[in-house]
Amino acid sequence: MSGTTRALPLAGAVEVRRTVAAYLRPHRGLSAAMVATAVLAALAGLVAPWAIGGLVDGVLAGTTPAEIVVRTAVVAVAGLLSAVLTAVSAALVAKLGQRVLARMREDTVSAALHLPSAVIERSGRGDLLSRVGDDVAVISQVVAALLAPWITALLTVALTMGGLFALDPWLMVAGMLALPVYGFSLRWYLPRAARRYSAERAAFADRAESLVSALEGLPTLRAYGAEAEHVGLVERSSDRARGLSRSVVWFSTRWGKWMNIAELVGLSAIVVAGFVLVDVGAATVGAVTAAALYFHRLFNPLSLLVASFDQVQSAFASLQRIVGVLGIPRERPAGTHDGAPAALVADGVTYRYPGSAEPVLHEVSLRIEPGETIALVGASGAGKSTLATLLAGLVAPDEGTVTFGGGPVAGTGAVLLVPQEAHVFSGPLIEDLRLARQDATEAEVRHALDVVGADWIEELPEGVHTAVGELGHPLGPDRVAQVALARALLADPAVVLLDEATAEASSREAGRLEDAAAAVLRDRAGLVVAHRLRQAAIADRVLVMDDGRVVESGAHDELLAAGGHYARLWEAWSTPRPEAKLALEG
Ligand SMILES: Nc1ncnc2c1ncn2[C@@H]1O[C@H](COP(=O)(O)OP(=O)(O)OP(=O)(O)O)[C@@H](O)[C@H]1O
Repeated sequence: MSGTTRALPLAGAVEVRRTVAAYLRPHRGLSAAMVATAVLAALAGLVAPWAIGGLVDGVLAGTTPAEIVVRTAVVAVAGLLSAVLTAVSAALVAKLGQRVLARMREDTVSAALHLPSAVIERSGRGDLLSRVGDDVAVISQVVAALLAPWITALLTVALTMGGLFALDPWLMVAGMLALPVYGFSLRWYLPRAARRYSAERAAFADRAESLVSALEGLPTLRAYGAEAEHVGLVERSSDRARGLSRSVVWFSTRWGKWMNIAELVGLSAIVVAGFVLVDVGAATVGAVTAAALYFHRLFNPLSLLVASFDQVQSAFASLQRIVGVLGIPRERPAGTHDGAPAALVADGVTYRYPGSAEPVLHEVSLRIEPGETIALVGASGAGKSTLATLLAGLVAPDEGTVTFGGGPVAGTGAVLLVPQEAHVFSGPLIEDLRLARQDATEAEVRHALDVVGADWIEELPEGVHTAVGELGHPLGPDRVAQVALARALLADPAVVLLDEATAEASSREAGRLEDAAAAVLRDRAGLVVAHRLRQAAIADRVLVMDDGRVVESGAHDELLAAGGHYARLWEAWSTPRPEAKLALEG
């Protein structure tokens, strides 16, 4: 299955920066306070080595005990101040990070829920699940554990280098001898790391995809006795993900070794250069002590930056994947189209289900004009439901086009499919209806239910607020169909496609549901996949499908007179069957 999928887009570094900046913009005050405290904390951290250097010089020059006490007090106060400011800045970073992350997480889930179905169809659900699940988790962990230490570490490194330069440029130059070692290790690491981390992420996505498809396709796998084969597939993708994770850990361990070497080189260079400078009288022992302490101060932040570089890079890769999802244009909810009357046109549409040998639709062309109602009829398996799915833009054709007003259907919100098997979600009935339009008032929801004849809501213990679905008040198939039709009314699309919305109905309820369908079709274009040919008789036009092709098209009377496929279907349908007779007599 993953062989036919195409990954969702990845955002570039510039797009990621722009998106993060946009998320930070509403928190300008908090961001400024966080940067100010972090800078002050790093500056306070510079005081202690400088004071200790002064102390060394003082002791060598035979200073007074009082001065030693004062300098020691300065070291203690600066240390305390630095600790307090670091804690405050970490708290501010955590607050800012969590706020931004919470917003981003909400937006990612919302973007995922509004992705055009054709995009999900192409990419497979595993990629999307891994982005809203794994990637958001990776970023949350990094924000919680590393964002504050990283900001402190970056500022500490920058300001300490400044302090080192102020003390003695030559000592800074000596310390910088460590840079080629850092540079070498980064040059070795970076190109390899990016590849490894993205391979690891992709393996996670693949594992999620194989697992989800195995669970979703369980009935099919059981039917064909192919469980073991699919378990093998899941095992192979898990093995690949595990193997890649292990090699990533081994790889970052090898890199860690170079950090210790770089520290050794830098500190040794400062000590040797300091010795020479003191010897020629160009520096004091105190200045060299302070420089060595400054350089030593870099160890922790540098090793933190290095040790967690992989996690931050991995979080950046996740951020690229999430911003990639945020950047996909959303599918506009049905009913939010611009409202200009336009035709829904299928032109030469051919479609084959993934893995099927033969197409189920062959060069189907049709046109639904504004306000026109078309009935689509044909034997079971003729391709009616498949055609409806393509007309709704939920699946892209292999050949040919489906357009609304000359443009693509997916993402316009102009065409709504009421599927054969409507679903009622667990929760208050009113919330289920508001899936169609979030801002629908209770009066509008009640009106929509009233129009589709759902008078049974009055019997529910809490009316439209009653919890329905699997965990609440159960609704039979006829009622579920009414809810689906009421949702369509609320969504108010330009074109509604009703896929046998009345097929579930018991005969007693059939008339009522047909009236409900007629109410949904009023004042808009529509296509009804009609099992009950009574609906075909009142449609403006009837299209007859046979074996994936449209074989007849015309008004009910014309097609009856023509004596072809439709006439035969009508004959079969309108001849009362024994069981229908019994039901009528009963
Ligand atoms: N997900 C799928 N994967 C593979 N083949 C499918 C899938 N769904 C439907 N088909 C096949 O495509 C063909 C057309 O099916 P479709 O459901 O579109 O027909 P239909 O005319 O709507 O039938 P019915 O009136 O029984 O609902 C059938 O042969 C069916 O077996």
